[in-house]
Amino acid sequence: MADQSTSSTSSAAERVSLEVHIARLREILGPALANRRSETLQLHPQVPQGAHSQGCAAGRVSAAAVTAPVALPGFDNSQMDGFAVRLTDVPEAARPFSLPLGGVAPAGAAAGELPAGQCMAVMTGAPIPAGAEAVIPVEQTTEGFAVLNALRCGDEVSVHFTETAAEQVHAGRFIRQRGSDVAAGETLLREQQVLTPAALGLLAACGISQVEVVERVRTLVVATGQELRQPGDPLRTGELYDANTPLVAAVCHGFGHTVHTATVASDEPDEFQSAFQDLLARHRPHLVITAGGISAGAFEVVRQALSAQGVRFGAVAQQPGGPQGWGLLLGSAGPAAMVALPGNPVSCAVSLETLLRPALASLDPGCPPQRRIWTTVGEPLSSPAGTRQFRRVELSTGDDGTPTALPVGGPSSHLLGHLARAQALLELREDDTDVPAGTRREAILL
Ligand SMILES: Nc1nc2c(c(=O)[nH]1)N[C@H]1C(S)=C(S)[C@@H](COP(=O)(O)OP(=O)(O)OC[C@H]3O[C@@H](n4cnc5c(N)ncnc54)[C@H](O)[C@@H]3O)O[C@H]1N2
Ligand code: MOO
Repeated sequence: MADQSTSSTSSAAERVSLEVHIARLREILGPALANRRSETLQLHPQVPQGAHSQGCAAGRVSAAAVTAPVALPGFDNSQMDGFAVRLTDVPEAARPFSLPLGGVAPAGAAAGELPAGQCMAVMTGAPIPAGAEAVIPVEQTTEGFAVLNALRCGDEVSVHFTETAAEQVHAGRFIRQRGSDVAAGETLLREQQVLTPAALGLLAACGISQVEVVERVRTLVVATGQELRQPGDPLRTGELYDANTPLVAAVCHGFGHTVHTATVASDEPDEFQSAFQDLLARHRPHLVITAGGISAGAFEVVRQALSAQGVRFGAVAQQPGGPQGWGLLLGSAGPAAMVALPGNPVSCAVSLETLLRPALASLDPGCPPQRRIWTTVGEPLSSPAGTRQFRRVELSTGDDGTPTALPVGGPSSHLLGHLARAQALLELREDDTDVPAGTRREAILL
């Protein structure tokens, strides 16, 4: 058990900036995230209606580069519904002209050769007949595709082109060339690239049905404190329902993680340690997030149990979310990053946004980064010197288009109702002691 008399977290001298703490988190997350395997997923698994697919590749991160097995487009094809022509059959001057209709280039099959001195109807996406050098859109003819009916009746028909057709035609006009999008052998996807909808579409267009992705980060969320109870349990004085487990789990789902949760409602370090080791063995997490039990009280179970395992505890110059713990747990399943968050629910939520998200997003392309906007502070605010304070705010659109940030309640870290109403966290800087209304400051969108 760690010596509690030496473990105060909040003296100004010990407090580090957010940036220093984010760097610490990166140091522990680096080896833990590198400890992930790769897995092969279908781009778009066919699942029975209503069933939830675990295996969808959307949003996942590639584990290996993928090169194009084919060119895109795979053949020269028409960009317009119109008529394929040879340039020698088109007058050089801008004047109307006619060409006998040699046929219709079929979709989904080779078009054959365009006879010299004729034109051939082509639809968008259909292969260009051999010998054709340009496509004239149907709008630049006088009868349009009505001529196709006559052709079907076996009549000999000509297509009458307007003078604009002659004026605008040139080699390659409205022909989408083979390989003009992607050349065969070109890199479609780099390693460590997010599978966006467009990336999935591109792989599918190249005939690829599955992709190798990095395993999701497996995160274990553990709420601590003997006062915690679960919904349905009756509450005795001093007890409360566990808000942190669902809150932290939801944020981690948003990070793209697979999440396991547990509540260890004990302030007895040995009991906590034993339950904690069982959870590690059962879930083999890459990341462990605990909530509570880390500040300066007499019963700080996480601090007491994990200090001996190399987890460090300190304070970040932010509010809420000052006390923080971090370390690398070295188990038989490989290194796991340990992040010990303060127990107050708002402190927990703020720490996830201001510290853990930036650290994760810098290492894992699958983790969405912080979203920041500029706002105008809507009313005068004060904040402690030397501390970066995050205030819960609602946003309304200001006259100049910049959102106005209006505080929802005060800065205290137990005000979860206010956090749930807020749309953003307004960032007050370390030297922002008195902030007049109208000041422009950044806010993190929730
Ligand atoms: N003497 C000092 N006291 C405190 C300091 C300090 O520096 N010196 N820091 C304060 C700050 S800031 C914070 S934040 C908290 C952090 O405390 P802990 O991480 O040890 O968290 P707990 O004491 O376990 O809990 C704090 C608070 O949150 C409630 N809680 C905890 N878990 C949950 C949960 N899962 N769901 C809902 N509510 C939860 C808990 O009941 C407490 O009310 O320490 C300050 N004190
Ligand atoms: O840092 Mo604590 O999170 O202010 O309440």
